[in-house]
Amino acid sequence: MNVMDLPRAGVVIVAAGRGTRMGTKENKQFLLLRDKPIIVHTLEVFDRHPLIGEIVLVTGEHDVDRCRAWVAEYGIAKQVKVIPGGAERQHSVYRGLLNIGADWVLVHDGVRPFVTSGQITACYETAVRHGAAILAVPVKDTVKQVDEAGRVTATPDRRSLWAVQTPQAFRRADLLRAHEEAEAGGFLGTDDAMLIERLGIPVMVAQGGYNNIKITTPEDLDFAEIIINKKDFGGEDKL
Ligand SMILES: Nc1ccn([C@@H]2O[C@H](COP(=O)(O)OP(=O)(O)OP(=O)(O)O)[C@@H](O)[C@H]2O)c(=O)n1
Ligand SMILES: C[C@](O)(CO)[C@H](O)COP(=O)(O)O
Repeated sequence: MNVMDLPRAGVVIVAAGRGTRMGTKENKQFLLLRDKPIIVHTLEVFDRHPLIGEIVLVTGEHDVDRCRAWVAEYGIAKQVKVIPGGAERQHSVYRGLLNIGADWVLVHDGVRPFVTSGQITACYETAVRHGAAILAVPVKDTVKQVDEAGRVTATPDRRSLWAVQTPQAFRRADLLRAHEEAEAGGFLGTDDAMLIERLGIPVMVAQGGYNNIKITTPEDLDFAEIIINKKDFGGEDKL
């Protein structure tokens, strides 16, 4: 399959979280990295990507205006629909989805600014081939299951463990149904693939990257400074 023949996809970028684990006064998605808000770095990667035709940015209701202003100020070329999100990530994604017209949709965390063009392509191409795809990387550490008393209860085989990232790519109709059924069943997932898995739809993994971090806690900002200074940052790799 020639990737340039793929249909143009929509992306929902979620940035309506409160960043409680980061603990900063300013929401983490708006902190500056090389003098630019993190969310703008993320938008730029999708703006440059030739297979992305629609961008919906979901943010806090009080942040909609400044996000719209940044889209103009930083010269994002594609049209970006900026809308308010919900109380949980899942609700924010759902609101975004309702604003996507394309048949295929990618969902991405606004606080993962280091995703590359190649990773976006790999995820999307895998989804079109197989129906649904996520980016992930094999875990490097040995992982233990631990009970509430702090006692180790199991050591899962590391070879089957992957740390999940975004983007995650789906048929828009599948993801809409997955969200509606999750809501009806009172199910809250930590990623969109979980909702798709509930429908029995197989989800394939495409290779993510260890630099595609989710900026979550203060030490992630130190990693982010290091990553941004690396030459290969910013989706400048090959499609
Ligand atoms: N109600 C929410 C919650 C989260 N997110 C977004 O989902 C992504 C991943 O969430 P996470 O890193 O957990 O962000 P927060 O919810 O902001 O962080 P915390 O859990 O520490 O409060 C972030 O881009 C965040 O802005 C969202 O759009 N709407
Ligand atoms: C989908 C996700 O990126 C998986 O790592 C996600 O946003 C998880 O959010 P969480 O709040 O860290 O569970």
